[in-house]
Amino acid sequence: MSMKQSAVIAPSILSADFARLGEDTQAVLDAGGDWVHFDVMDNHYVPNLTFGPMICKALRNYGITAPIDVHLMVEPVDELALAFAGAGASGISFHPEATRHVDRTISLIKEAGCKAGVVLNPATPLDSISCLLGKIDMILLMSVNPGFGGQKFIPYVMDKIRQARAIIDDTGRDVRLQVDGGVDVDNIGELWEAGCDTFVSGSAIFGSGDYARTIARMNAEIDSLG
Ligand SMILES: O=C(CO)[C@H](O)[C@H](O)COP(=O)(O)O
Ligand SMILES: [Fe+2]
Repeated sequence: MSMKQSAVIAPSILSADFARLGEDTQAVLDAGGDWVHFDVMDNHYVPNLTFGPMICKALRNYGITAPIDVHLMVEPVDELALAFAGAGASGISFHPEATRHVDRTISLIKEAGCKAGVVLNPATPLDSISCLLGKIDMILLMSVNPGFGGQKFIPYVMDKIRQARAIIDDTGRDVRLQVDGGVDVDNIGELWEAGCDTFVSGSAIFGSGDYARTIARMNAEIDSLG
């Protein structure tokens, strides 16, 4: 039986207006976004630089109460993961190759009170995380190479999503399956059918001009498939 959970739309604030970050984050949540996807880039693990725990804390102080799901594209991981747990993160996902002891990193995140996820780049095989399926809360499959918003969805990831869904269902556990990169109104239905339940989308929402209409269209695509 499929363990797929209810659909979550997680707007990536990588594409928000950084000069008005609190206001723009609240706007996308008011427009129907479920979680805040918070892309942390360190100009080391990926060739780009974004924001750190202080900005996460600032969003909490501003009054953002929705789950903040932190996508760490940093190396090493542990110290920053703990800093984000202290800064109000709800979930923390990291790239396993960026930490020396993956199991320990997951334990640290969970002991700090956050959901823990692992992120696989497009070409990283699923069997690299087979030992972790009993322990993690989320698998995030990258459908672009990490580092930048606004890239095109890499088509071969669709098959990997189907395989990940089958593997998750075999465990009988509630493990969220997230997809990140190039998600838009036109492909979200196919992604839902392939087995994703959590949809990160940055440029398609923030670049659309009408956040509420775009998120409503995404949800309508999913609802039409049941
Ligand atoms: O992790 C990311 C990039 O590394 C972003 O979350 C992702 O690219 C979302 O942006 P878009 O929807 O514009 O592709
Ligand atoms: Fe991301």
